[in-house]
Amino acid sequence: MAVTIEEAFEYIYKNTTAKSIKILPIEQVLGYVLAEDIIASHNLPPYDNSAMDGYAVKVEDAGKEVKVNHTIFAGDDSKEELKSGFAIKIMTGARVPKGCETIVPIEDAVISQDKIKLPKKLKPFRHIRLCGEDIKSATTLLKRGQRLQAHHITLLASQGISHTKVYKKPKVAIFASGNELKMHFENVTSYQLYNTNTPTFFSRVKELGCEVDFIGTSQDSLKDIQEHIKSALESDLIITSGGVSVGDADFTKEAFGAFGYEIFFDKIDIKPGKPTTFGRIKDTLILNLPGNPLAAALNFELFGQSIILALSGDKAKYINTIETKMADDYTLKPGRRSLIPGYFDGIKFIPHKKFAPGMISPLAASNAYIIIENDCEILKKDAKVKIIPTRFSFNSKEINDLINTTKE
Ligand SMILES: Nc1nc2c(c(=O)[nH]1)N[C@H]1C(S)=C(S)[C@@H](COP(=O)(O)OP(=O)(O)OC[C@H]3O[C@@H](n4cnc5c(N)ncnc54)[C@H](O)[C@@H]3O)O[C@H]1N2
Ligand code: MOO
Repeated sequence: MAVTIEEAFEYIYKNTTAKSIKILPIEQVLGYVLAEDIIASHNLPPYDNSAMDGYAVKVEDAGKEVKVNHTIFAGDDSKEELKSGFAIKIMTGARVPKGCETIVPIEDAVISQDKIKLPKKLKPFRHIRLCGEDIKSATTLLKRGQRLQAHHITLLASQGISHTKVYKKPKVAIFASGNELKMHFENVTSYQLYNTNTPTFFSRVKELGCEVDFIGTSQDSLKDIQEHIKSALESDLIITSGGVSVGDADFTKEAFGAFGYEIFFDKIDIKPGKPTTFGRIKDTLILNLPGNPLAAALNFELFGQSIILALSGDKAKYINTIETKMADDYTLKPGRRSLIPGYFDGIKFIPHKKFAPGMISPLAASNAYIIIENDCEILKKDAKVKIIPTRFSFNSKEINDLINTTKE
């Protein structure tokens, strides 16, 4: 019995957990998922400082001419104290002197030799960046399960954190099966074609932050598929393509069976991708995708990516959608829930004109896809539609409804 998309996700989330942790220097943590909370130990700014090149003055001196008796630069440990009737020249980022009430930017003061004339109105705390106004010591800066991107590394560096705990990257092994397949570095004859699925998954899995073993191409025989499985079993996840249908040369599931394959589901109510199979052998998860390249790639986006997100320890492990509008009417035959690739131009979603499960060209021309409910016959021009991007991951901490219907 085929499972629904929702049931398939339930099996994935129930059986997939984050891997063990390691400690890395922050120059190497980009793309890893944090395995500890980060608490601020430093205020930022660490001291009250000037936001302008200007003059530190007293508010009561507004409209007066005052004497400039000192200059403070950023990085100075000045002990100077400001008194009324005086101004201290100060540079952006310099610690404000004791007694300073406000800063007057250079361009607002009338300068004459060692004196300046101050504006008629002065407000306290103008152009002063207060200690801790950006980050207060003891606040939680980042939580465990946060995938680290450049601006998170900014936070780590601001606290003088040199090393941090992260989850190990998921280890993913990939191979395809098919007697007709050759690798791109081999010669093909007239009855053969290049294996495009393995390089596709290799690249996509890398983009998703995994370590990948490129195991290659297996012949359609139990023996050869089992050889490939043996080479892949130390991984966290094995992704295969091909050999999952009902043909006389479809041995994939049988080959895995010899290693004690516990199958969670072996069919999904989805088009394309019905034969998609998920299970595990001991601690290694297995995703068998169909051979048809577009079917395999779209099902990888939905299910492969979800397994990888859950394996990686990312708190935002649920695929999320972006709401946009249909560029034109789109009609389809009711039946199974369908995956439709297309292009989101920033304003509208344009379904790819011609695509079929065995094609590859719609993939590179698309940057998103939609899932349409089985009874949906038309999505009208300008109808709201939830797209799932493929060029970047858009995830959330809560599970989302990914399916589009005609009903508003
Ligand atoms: N009688 C039935 N036949 C088929 C059914 C069915 O329900 N009943 N399902 C069809 C569907 S849907 C799919 S999808 C395919 C899945 O079949 P397999 O997973 O066994 O895939 P293969 O037969 O090995 O290959 C299908 C197709 O894709 C090409 N292919 C395979 N691997 C690659 C690769 N790595 N790179 C490029 N192209 C690849 C292969 O040459 C075939 O043309 O079964 C249908 N049949
Ligand atoms: O379901 Mo198949 O996966 O149409 O190509």
